[in-house]
Amino acid sequence: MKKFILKKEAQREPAYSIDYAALLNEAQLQAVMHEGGPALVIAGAGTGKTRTLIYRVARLIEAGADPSKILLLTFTRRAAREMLDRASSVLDERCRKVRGGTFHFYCSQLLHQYHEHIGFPQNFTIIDTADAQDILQMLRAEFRFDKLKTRFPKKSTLQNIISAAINKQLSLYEVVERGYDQFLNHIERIEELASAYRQYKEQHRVMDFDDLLVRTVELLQNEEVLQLVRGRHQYVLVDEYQDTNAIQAELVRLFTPASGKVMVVGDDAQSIYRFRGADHKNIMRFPELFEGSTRITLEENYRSTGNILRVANKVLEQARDKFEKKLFTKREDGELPALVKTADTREQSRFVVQMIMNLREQELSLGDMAVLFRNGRDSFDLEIELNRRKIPFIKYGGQKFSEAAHIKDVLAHLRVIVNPDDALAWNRILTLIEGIGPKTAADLLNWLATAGNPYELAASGLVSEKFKAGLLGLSQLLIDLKKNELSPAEALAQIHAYYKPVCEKKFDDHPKRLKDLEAFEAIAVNYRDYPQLLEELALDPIEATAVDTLAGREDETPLVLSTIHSAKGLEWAHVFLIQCLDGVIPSGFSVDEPEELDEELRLLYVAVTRAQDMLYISYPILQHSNFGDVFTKPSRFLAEMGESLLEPWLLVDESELPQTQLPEASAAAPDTPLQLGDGTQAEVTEE
Ligand SMILES: Nc1ncnc2c1ncn2[C@@H]1O[C@H](COP(=O)(O)OP(=O)(O)OP(=O)(O)O)[C@@H](O)[C@H]1O
Repeated sequence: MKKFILKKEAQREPAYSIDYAALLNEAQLQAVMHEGGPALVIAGAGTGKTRTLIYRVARLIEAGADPSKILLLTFTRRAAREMLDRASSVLDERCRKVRGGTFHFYCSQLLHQYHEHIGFPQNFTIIDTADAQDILQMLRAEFRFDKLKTRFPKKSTLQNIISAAINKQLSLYEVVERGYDQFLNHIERIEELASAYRQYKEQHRVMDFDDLLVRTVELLQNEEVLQLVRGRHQYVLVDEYQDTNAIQAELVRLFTPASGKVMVVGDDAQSIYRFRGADHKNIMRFPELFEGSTRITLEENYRSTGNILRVANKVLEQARDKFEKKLFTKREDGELPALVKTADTREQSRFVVQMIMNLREQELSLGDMAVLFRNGRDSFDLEIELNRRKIPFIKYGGQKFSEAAHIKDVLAHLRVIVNPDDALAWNRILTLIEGIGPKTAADLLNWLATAGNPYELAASGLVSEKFKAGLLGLSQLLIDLKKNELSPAEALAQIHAYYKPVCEKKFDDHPKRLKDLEAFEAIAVNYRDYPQLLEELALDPIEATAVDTLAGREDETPLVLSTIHSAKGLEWAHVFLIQCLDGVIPSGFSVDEPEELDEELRLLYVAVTRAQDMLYISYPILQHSNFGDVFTKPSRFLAEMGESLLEPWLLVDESELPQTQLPEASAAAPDTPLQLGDGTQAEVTEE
């Protein structure tokens, strides 16, 4: 046999259509062009982390990478979608073929695909935190732990303990000892319950969020599957690496191809998910996990004015445990961020609303502004004021749409179609029927476990006159849903019609809830089939107040109200940070623990660094509560910020001013005092 030696082809420099060097700074360019093995990009806030990832995706594709072999892991699916949209607009449609999503989403896809290796059926369903708590509650009662003489942890505590053990890779004993030592006497019972919970999930073919990660690590212990999975990745990119935990770090290691082409990007100072088991030191352990990794640091901030950055740096300076970064900007100093002391929460809301209206008068759109706060409840008063003024807003971080009882009721009907073993969903829909209580539901569940066709409920022989019509109605609905090849939107319309009378009986505010269901049908048009709808809603829940917007009802881009956690990665020209109080940020629970205090500082840092042009920090000095009025204290983190960093604003009520001092027109000059008028327009005047 003759041998013919094929010569190695000379490596040609790809001809790029994008002028990367002109669009990126030196460090960003280094990251985008990086060709070698593992790379860690440490990025400060607003230094173009997202931009770097977008251009890296485009650059890899331009250089010939197969887009479907690029894995982009992000913190939310929205983030992945937005990045790939932007990559497509700077390059072309090929960028949409990139595999993008969260760890949970990607793991779920792998588990469905390779389900037989972990002993689950392909159609397993995902349960959310509330479902997990319900199962624990049920088991707690089954074991009669609710009847003990000494207090046993509640369902939410049990769920927290079990989840913390998994995410922090500790034993249940260690978690209880460190955070819940009042329950140490019950440790054996807690262990028993955790094990029953595991069995329950296997038996009923459901997985909780933690299972998705843990089971994938387990799955990838199979060498054959590991090679197949690695083989589908030419490049692995991970955003927000500071919010990963040890299991996710292990997943990144398992996903990385033999070439070692993995790049993780993150900012240790923006690590704000400790309560979920994220470990901000994970990012610093990257070089240990990936030998010979390159480190690139992004320090030039493009987002904020010099004065905003100064406040951000002052916040970070106070953190005990941090990695040094020198953030700088070439932007001008801009105005000094405002420190606005208000008489009470009411006045704070009036200030924010009037200032927003004032800015809008100056041609700024509502979409350029955001109001941020520590907890979802901190904005309730403001929401009332915004509604009163008919200012459209969208709120991130409140209750999720798919977590509301009526939406869960509706979805449970689809869950039993996708996974007939999902006992929790069965229990939910059965007990919606008048006349069926827990006892009958339990009997029906027993029958269901061995039923030939679980949707033929009449065959159970458990049909009493009391609920016969209801049960047969449900049976007919399920048979129709199963038989007809309906789209998710059509299926929801059918369930809606069936559920309407139930909803009217069950909830006083049924008109609002039924409207939600209509909006839900409009959103469901975007989903392919039932499993996809259920999976995506579980993994990427829609924000409750986003529903109207998603259903296409708003004309103007709404104002964003957001918890700081949900504002991660976003930016606005003007940012209001309200309720900046001690006990709120830092939260009252964290003041005794230095590690927790650091986390609160990082949270404040995230809030401050969302602002591009102007930041307003406000706090009420008086708070009304059920127990009477209480004097408050501003956040301790503000104590070190003098007037050279934050400019105090004085609010003066228009009604208290003599007529002669009323300004003729509103002035844009931001100076003291700000007058609160009747709300039609705020007026900022110079002294
Ligand atoms: N090289 C650059 N030239 C001009 N503008 C840039 C450059 N890099 C980033 N920017 C701009 O700076 C802003 C912040 O960038 P980006 O959102 O990518 O930062 P980030 O690091 O992801 O921020 P954070 O982590 O704080 O959310 C954006 O408006 C972006 O367009």
